[in-house]
Amino acid sequence: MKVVLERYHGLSNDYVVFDPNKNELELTPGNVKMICDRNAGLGADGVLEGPVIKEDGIHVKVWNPDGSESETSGNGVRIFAKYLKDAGYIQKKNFKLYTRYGEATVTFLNEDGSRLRVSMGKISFWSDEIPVTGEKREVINEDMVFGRTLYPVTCVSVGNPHCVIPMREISKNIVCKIGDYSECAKYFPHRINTQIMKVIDKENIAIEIYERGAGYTLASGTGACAAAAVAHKLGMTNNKVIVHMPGGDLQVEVEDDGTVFMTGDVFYVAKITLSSEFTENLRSL
Ligand SMILES: N[C@H](CCC[C@H](N)C(=O)O)C(=O)O
Repeated sequence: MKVVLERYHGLSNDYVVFDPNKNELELTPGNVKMICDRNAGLGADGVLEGPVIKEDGIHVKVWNPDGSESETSGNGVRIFAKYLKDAGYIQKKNFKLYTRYGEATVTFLNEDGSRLRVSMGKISFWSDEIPVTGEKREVINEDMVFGRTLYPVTCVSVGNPHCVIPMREISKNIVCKIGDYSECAKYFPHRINTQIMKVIDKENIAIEIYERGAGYTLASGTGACAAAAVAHKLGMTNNKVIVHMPGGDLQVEVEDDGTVFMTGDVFYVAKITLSSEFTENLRSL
């Protein structure tokens, strides 16, 4: 059994594309973890499984490296859209792509599809839609304890759940220390993606990211959308900002109705054929 994967990254948030139309292997949480393992496998921040063509259109499944499934992924949607173009599934400039959360609208901004603008749908601050425990409310600037420290936390759904903590100074160490506690904290029935955010000015923010099911990553599309939405909601920025991340920048716009758009690049790295030994290993997981 031959397994071929396509490696891409979006601002160094790296994914492998598994096309079930070209591979017999059945993906499971166990073999996704092995594929994403940075020592014993290929290493990746996730696996994008698709295209699955349904009546309503093209679907993609987003796997985290811990074997869990995410409702959506911002860098993942941009990467997968470029794969669809590279593999000849899509020729149009605009099209809709479906994740478990719902519909993302994609527009290619250049010939090779490496620069894209994507509508990720509508964000929500409502606790029952994120979800966050407690009575139904918008989760804005609430005191939450992660570890033994109290933080002012705003939570938002971008289809997947996020918490955002504004800070004067941000770093990898700080977000990993918080993320170790916040990811599985009692407030979050579906766990949570964590972003700490420094507001630079009305049009620029910087974030550090600790992803649900992945840990520290160099960029996150939905994380950037979440942070931009929170900064605007708290009156700290305009509705259109550049989100600066260690892996690169995304432009994010939050419309009045809550629809969020992100614009940024993706990069095709390699086609990878797995060895027969590694493939046999995967089949048993
Ligand atoms: N780990 C995330 C999904 C990927 C998010 C990030 N890579 C992005 O680009 O949006 C979650 O479980 O919600």
